[in-house]
Amino acid sequence: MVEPTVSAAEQELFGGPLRYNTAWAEHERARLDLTMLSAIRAMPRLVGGTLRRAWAADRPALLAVGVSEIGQGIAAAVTLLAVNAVMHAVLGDGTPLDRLHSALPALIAAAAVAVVNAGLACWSTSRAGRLEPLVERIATTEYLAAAAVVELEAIEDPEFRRLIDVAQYGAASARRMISACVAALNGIISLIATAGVLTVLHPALLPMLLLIAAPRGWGAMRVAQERYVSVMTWVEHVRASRLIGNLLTERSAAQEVRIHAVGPFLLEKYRGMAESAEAEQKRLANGKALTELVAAAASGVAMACTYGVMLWLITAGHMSLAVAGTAVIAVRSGSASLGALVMNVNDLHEESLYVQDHDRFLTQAARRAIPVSGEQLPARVDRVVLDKVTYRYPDRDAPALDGVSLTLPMGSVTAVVGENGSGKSTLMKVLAGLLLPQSGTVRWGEAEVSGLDRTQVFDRVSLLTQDFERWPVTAALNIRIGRPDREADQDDLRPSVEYAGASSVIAKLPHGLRTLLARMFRGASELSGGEWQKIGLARTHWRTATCPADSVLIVDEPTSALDPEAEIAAFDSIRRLAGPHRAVVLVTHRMSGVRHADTIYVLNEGRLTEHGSHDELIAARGRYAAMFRTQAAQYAQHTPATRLPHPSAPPVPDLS
Ligand SMILES: Nc1ncnc2c1ncn2[C@@H]1O[C@H](COP(=O)(O)OP(=O)(O)OP(=O)(O)O)[C@@H](O)[C@H]1O
Repeated sequence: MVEPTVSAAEQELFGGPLRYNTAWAEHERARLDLTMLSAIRAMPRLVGGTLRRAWAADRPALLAVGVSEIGQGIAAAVTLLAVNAVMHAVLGDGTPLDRLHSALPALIAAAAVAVVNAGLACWSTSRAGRLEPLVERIATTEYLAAAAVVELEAIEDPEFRRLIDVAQYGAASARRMISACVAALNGIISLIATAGVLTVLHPALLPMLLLIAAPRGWGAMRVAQERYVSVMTWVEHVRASRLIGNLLTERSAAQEVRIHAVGPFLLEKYRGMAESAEAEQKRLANGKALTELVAAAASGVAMACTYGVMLWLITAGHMSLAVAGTAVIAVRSGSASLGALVMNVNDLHEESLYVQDHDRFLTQAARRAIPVSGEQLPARVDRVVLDKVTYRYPDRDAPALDGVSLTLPMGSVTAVVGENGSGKSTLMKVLAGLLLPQSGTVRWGEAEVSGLDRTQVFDRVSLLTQDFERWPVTAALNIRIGRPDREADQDDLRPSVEYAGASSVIAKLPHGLRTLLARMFRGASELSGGEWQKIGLARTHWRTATCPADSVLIVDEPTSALDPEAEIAAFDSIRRLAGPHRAVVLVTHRMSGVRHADTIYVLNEGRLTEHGSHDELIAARGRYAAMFRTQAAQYAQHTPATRLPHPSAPPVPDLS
């Protein structure tokens, strides 16, 4: 396989080819070539998987399809036998009228069989059509359910992400496998019928029939494999092109697309990437045409040999003219149905490659899933303790957290401050149980998180991050989704709305809490960043208010979109959430918000370098004191009485 050229657009936007390299593709193709036979051997398992899904989805429909396809196969055999009888009658002795007379019963039988066949085909089509969406739904649900419960670490692992990407094709393939299975079953039964009739007519005809079909089988298989390797190699490229396309239409990018003229720029890159994808399509089409030409030529030679053998059999007196007539029809219909069968099996094979990815994803996702069992977490734990916790991201050399120890007593407010990239968010993920440390322990009371039922840990954690999800649902559900399994009406949510200071936000909405907050839908409303933050705070309140056991509230940069007054109010509100059975952890750059915390920890390059109260840390004159002084000075500078310092002018290019 020739390495496709990297378009200038791809190079410029992504720094290189967004394709799995040919080494991967070669390996994959070698594996595919080697396993052409093993693919066929694996087929029963994959077909079995699809049938299992179909069986689970609609048993009567599956049985109906099976019965009607077997019926159609039998009809094909009866038709051929009727043709044979007609041939014998027509080529036999007697006047033309006598011969037509004796052919009449067989002709009537053939017509009746054709009517039954049409009825069976209709029945099969309707039942298969009913099964297909059900199977796709089951496969999609399996895929989504598995993806939703894997460890966060797996979601951030690029290899696993790729598997998530490729496995998404599996559900549609599982759907298509139903019709491919039906067609293959139909083909097999018709072929058995034709082969039986042919063997009765003359034993030499069956191997000839196989010779005619073999090259087409080879060709179809090869084309399918080329296509599969191409899809797998280009999967990231396709995703990137889609991403660029989406950027041009998305609301979030709309302003820069227009003002910075990013639109024409990206459009040109989109065109460049599309052109390189088209070149790949052209290469595939050429390869397909060549393979099909070779297969058709070989099949034609086999067909010529078959007719040659039949001619010889007739001239040598080994075959009557009537039999030869039936044989010609049988060979033609047999080779057509064998050709169709080869295509169907090939479709099955191609779809099964994608279903295999889907199954591989399910297996790996199950291996990387958050364990569902474990020790029970007691309702009262008194404190949560991190002890010498170290965490390193798989693609990084340096640990993001290095020997971090801290204690969060219930009823306390703890702040974690540190510069960008110091490890604050990672620490919160470890604390929430989303990441498990490579060394050290996280304990809820005496129980270690790694041995606990993690769903119970998650149940005790409330999370409010700066990029919290803005769910495209109603305002009420945006709050209730903090604990979605808990039913709540508007009155139940009212305290959370009031607590977050969101009453005025809700009052402005056309349908109050029932207003849909998703601009992409007609009649929906949108909120400003600060208003959304209040909704997020209300959600957090709802979650904490509905947890009677000891819990931890993690607040990560909660006030970035708030104006100074709202920021002070928000910090106050968050502090009020601390209670005897709740520990609050606050991560923020805004030093004004942390000074009232019981304990402040300073994180630097993954290590805790200082801790104490605000006054203790100021007195210690360390990193915290320096950060605090810098921010205090910035606040002072930004008072209206002070003028902003004039930045030095940037160099201006000479346009002359
Ligand atoms: N998913 C990830 N994969 C690899 N490295 C990561 C990942 N997330 C964070 N890092 C790295 O880990 C280190 C700590 O990141 P983290 O996000 O915890 O810092 P932070 O203190 O929250 O930063 P900020 O204040 O900018 O949000 C950084 O060097 C960052 O580049």
